[in-house]
Amino acid sequence: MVVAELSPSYTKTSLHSSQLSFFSSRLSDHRRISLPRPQNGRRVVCSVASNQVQAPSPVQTEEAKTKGDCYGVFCLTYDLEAEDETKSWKKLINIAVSGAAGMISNHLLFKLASGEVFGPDQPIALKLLGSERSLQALEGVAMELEDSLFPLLREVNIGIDPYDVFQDVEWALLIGAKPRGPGMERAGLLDINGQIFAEQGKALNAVASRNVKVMVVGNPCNTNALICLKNAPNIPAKNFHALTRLDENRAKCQLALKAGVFYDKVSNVTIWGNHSTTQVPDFLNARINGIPVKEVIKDTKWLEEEFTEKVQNRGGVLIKKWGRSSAASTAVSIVDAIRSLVTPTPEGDWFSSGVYTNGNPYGIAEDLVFSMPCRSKGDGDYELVKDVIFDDYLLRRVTKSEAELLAEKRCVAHLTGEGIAVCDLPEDTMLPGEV
Ligand SMILES: NC(=O)C1=CN([C@@H]2O[C@H](COP(=O)(O)OP(=O)(O)OC[C@H]3O[C@@H](n4cnc5c(N)ncnc54)[C@H](OP(=O)(O)O)[C@@H]3O)[C@@H](O)[C@H]2O)C=CC1
Ligand SMILES: O=C([O-])CC(=O)C(=O)O
Repeated sequence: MVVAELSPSYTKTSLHSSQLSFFSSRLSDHRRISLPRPQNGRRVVCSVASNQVQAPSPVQTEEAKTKGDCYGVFCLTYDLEAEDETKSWKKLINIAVSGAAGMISNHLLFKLASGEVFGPDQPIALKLLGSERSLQALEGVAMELEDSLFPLLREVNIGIDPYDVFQDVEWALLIGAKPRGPGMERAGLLDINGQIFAEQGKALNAVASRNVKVMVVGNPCNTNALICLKNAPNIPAKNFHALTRLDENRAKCQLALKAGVFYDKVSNVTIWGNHSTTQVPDFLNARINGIPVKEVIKDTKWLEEEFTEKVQNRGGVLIKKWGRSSAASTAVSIVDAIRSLVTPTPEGDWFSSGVYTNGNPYGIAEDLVFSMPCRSKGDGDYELVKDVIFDDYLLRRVTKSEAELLAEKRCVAHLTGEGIAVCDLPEDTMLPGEV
């Protein structure tokens, strides 16, 4: 792993008592803060009594000074007295984020570190994957993470080799991908990005936790996720997701607007298929205040045309306004997608995720990454929802997205180990941001 060269002020950075008071004010419901043992066998502990903090002396050991894979303040370790042990903190989890210097990550990383994703008792280590071109920017990201004083953020590592960065990770959030440039064929984009995800799949297979959960965001995310999982045969294919939660959130917002209700009243929204303009926002099974959408919004023409196209093209319209693609709302939807896997799905509801079709109950072609309705017990795993209905309209639309994904799959056969690629992509194949 490439280690950032730190200025003396970084290597000397220590946690001062004022910072520890800040920790205590952010964690006022914890009288005792004890952070679990990082991999090097040492840990940080701060004792908190009646809002007063007795800071243990920071110990910058030889081991810490030479730790090759940590950043700045995160290289510091503290000696822990045996009696300081507490069971109030969960075991540290390792989270890798690729494209970590990009726009989406710039929102996401701070949400992860704040505790809003994995919970206020879950310390995390962030492993940031970049490239030669982004190494300086990655240092900037790490500096901002340092300056944010997040009590739950125990380690930050930056690197450009996925075989280093993905070591033992329990979550891999794969965001980095080349954006489609002017004049670039979609087949070219599939190939360039597919190679990134093939390499990252191999690296996950070699060094990640055997039960790592992988969330692919970089586009074209469904086919990138398929490539990734095909290159990681020792990791369950079920653990791979392509992000379609942003599309679900967009659909909920449009239905709420039309029905004149706040969006918390909209549930059971499925996005079927590809994260592209063929995606199908399902209004047949969706509900508003628990009532089928079609009984609340009686304008079927609006649902089939305006609503569907609005959701399919939302990313592109936003790019025209902003001059860049959705970053903040994508980060929010990544948080939603992870939380849906680590917290139990509310009774009767479900969420959308692009997952591997292996024995799916809907008759969708097997061996694709296809967005479908899922439920979770909150253990990181999911089950597909069986009680959904199809009508001719929904079936036709789902079949179109399935055809597009089958064509994308043929186009990347050289990257999935399935022979020679044949690219016969449908002409209207587009990412949401390409309208
Ligand atoms: N699924 C979804 O719902 C959504 C997906 N997206 C997709 O997410 C991805 C990231 O978006 P965003 O963070 O806004 O993008 P940015 O352009 O801000 O960052 C993307 C990062 O990708 C990395 N990258 C990897 N390979 C290449 C390459 N060959 N050329 C250029 N950059 C590369 C770069 O980092 P480095 O140099 O460190 O590798 C860069 O920082 C895009 O693919 C986008 O289309 C966006 C919105 C929604
Ligand atoms: O095409 C893009 O990069 C943006 C995108 O996926 C979206 O906004 O849904």
